Amino acid sequence: MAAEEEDQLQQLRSKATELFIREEWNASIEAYSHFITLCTKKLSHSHPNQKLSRSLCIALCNRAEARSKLKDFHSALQDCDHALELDATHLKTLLCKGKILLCLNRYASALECFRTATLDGNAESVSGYLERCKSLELLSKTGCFDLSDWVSNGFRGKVPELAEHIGAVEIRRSEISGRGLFATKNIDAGSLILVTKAISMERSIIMGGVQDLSEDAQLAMWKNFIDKVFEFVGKCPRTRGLINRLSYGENEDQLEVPDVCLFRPESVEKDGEVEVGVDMDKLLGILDVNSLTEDAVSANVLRRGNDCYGVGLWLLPSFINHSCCPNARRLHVGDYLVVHASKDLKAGEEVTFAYFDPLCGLNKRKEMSVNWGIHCKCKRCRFEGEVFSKQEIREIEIGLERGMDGGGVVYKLEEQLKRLKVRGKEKGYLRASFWEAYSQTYRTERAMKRWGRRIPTAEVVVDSITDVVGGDHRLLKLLMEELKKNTGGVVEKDKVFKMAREVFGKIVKKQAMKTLLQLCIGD
Ligand SMILES: C[S@@+](CC[C@H](N)C(=O)[O-])C[C@H]1O[C@@H](n2cnc3c(N)ncnc32)[C@H](O)[C@@H]1O
Repeated sequence: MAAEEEDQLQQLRSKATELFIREEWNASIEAYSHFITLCTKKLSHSHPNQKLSRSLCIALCNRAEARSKLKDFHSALQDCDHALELDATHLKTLLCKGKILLCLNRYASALECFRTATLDGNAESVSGYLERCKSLELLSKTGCFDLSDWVSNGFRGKVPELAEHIGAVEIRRSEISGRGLFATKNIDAGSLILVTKAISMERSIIMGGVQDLSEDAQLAMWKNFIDKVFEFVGKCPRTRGLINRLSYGENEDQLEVPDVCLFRPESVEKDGEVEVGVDMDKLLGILDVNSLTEDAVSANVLRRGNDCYGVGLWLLPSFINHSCCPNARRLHVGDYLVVHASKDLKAGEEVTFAYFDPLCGLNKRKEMSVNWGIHCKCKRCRFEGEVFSKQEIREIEIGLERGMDGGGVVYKLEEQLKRLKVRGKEKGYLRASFWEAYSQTYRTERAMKRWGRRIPTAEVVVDSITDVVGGDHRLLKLLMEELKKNTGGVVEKDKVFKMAREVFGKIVKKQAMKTLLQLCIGD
């Protein structure tokens, strides 16, 4: 190599390394790219040159690291693979690749990478990663998450590391709308259905509730979120391909039904698959239809103090349709969304959660469903559509709106239920719709003195509402209050724990569940 060329390469390499050390990622990527191009050209025109080949390997490895800092994992992995073609045992590249694969929740591939890294006698420096991969892979397969320690410590410390997990579900055509997620086996209440990390999230700190977040702040948050998703999608063809399969709110019934396996982090699109682009308009439609917020009543944020409000996009949960009688709930743990059954599900049954509060009346639910652009035709909505057209029920609803005392509303409603011979689940639908009145009554001593003997007990009402909407934290709270009042008499502790499983899922052991109940439900 001419001395002049060597000088140029040397200078480029030093510049790139300096920028890399200063953590100026974009500039270092640019400098390394220049170096890599020159180096590659040189190597293709000269005899094998070990020194140059080694420099190229290091440059590719450093560019991979810089790219991964900018979350450009796809290109970073390509750099790692290129570097490993030059030196299959290059430790720094193996570690870099392994860490990227871990970030992408590709535990088995990461494990393979770290194992290769141990072959050159680096077992000690890699052992921590090996253990982490093994335990995450096991968690991902079994779904046996246990957040007991974190919960028992009052959510102090880092949010525990979760892993991607897809339970016994598949995507199928749904009678509700378009595609939906369906159980392939019986799933017990409380069992996990999905655990998955947001492809992007944006959070704001709020002092009170979400209502304290100004419209401007919400808009800014939404804009940042869209920018983040757009940037990420631009960098990652796999995510682009998966996002492209989500509904954008039109022609849902004609959209393809993807195989659930595509959403496993280890799955890579088949070779030769046409590269898809996502245009801004379609992406906005997709985000509008599928993004979830952390504040929904149907969701619980497992963290002490709800001082954070976030919006995010989770891919596979985007196939879950809404129902006013949901059978699943979602919890937010860090950037992970944990979906569990809130009722027992039969194989073949569609998994649904509530996009908005199911413990309110038909008209309120209709109002809220407009924001989601849906016109819900579930059994409950159809039944209530008929019942709410009856004069007697409308009068009770109007009474409640005008501030009639809760006990009076409950008494009148129960009388009408008897008169109209409403039974079973249908009774539960209406009680869920008038939940506010029931809850007010059971909680007020005066109301209970006046109406207590003439209305069903809180336990009976909680049972009948749970039967239709599944476990809910407000029902659980009322049940706990009844348990306290009756000092274990009527409401049994086991019943409270059963409902707690439906509300929070089986992610904590019994002792930690007590703490969780105190922190999230208790006063
Ligand atoms: C998050 S996606 C759910 C999956 C969607 N069905 C699909 O095929 O991709 C939300 C969209 O599903 C439809 N949807 C969900 N629940 C519904 C319901 N109860 N009634 C009518 N449409 C519903 C609406 O079009 C809504 O915009």
